Amino acid sequence: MSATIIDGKQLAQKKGEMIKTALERLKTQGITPGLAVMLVGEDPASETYVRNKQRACERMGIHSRLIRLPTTATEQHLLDHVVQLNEDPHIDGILVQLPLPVHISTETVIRAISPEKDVDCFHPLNVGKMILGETGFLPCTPHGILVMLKEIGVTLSGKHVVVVGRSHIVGKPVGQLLLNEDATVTYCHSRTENLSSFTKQADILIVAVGRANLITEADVKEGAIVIDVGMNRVNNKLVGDVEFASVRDKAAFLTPVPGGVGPMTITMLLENTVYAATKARAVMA
Ligand SMILES: Nc1nc2c(c(=O)[nH]1)N[C@@H](CN(C=O)c1ccc(C(=O)N[C@@H](CCC(=O)O)C(=O)O)cc1)CN2
Ligand SMILES: [Mg+2]
Repeated sequence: MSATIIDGKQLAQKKGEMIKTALERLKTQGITPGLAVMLVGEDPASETYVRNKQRACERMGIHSRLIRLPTTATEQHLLDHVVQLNEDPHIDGILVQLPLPVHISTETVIRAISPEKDVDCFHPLNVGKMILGETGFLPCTPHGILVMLKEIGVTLSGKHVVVVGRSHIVGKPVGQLLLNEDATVTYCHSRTENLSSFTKQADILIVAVGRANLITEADVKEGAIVIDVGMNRVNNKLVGDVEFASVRDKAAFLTPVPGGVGPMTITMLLENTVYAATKARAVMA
């Protein structure tokens, strides 16, 4: 079998068109959504992601504001900015690019963001609502994965999803989102013994660990759907957590790196920003 490659770039563009329509509706009410991005330090990968978020906003006509702070910035300095942004009527969404320098508490900063402006869906209130299946923000990368799975037409109810990785950004929330879709979810992580015995059971395998080529064809069931969230630089080349060449011969569907889940993350962020602006400012028909 040769897997169908799920083109995240193309799907992100298609979703982008729908977001544009929502933005045009807001424009007729004189509303331009605003997104504030905070970047602390000079991590090159974070610089790229933040630049891409800003460019995506520009393309869409979303107002974006970048707040750059040096690595030496204090937690209080960051919190002062968050408080200002919480009160700024032109800003609908606030995100703090992660990771933060080690001397700053990520938890403290995220809790300071107004839940109504938390477009990353990292605030405990929004995480709780997401787990309960209540209407509200959905976390960007997990939501992007869900959109990809729906796009290929897979029935999620009753499927065995194995998530490898338990990060707050991807692993934990993606499992919860899929549980809400009635999938049977197994979480694996760095302490899991005999990882392969779990991954081989997966109808849908989601790998978000950050270890190049962790998953090879021997770890995958014939005909599985494999979603690779990994992003690793090996010899100056970006590769995922899944050994693409071997797994593509075994899986039914496979996401590439780059060009898979990554582009969906930014599109779902734009969707959350439009959602925040609509909720805060739009007059509903
Ligand atoms: N506040 C947040 N911090 C981080 C998040 C997040 O969702 N919110 N996720 C990641 C980084 N990230 C977005 O911030 C992100 C990572 C990768 C991509 C992407 O499009 N990747 C491309 C490749 C880009 C490259 O060449 O390096 C792809 O996969 O095709 C988008 C967003 C951690 N921090
Ligand atoms: Mg920290």
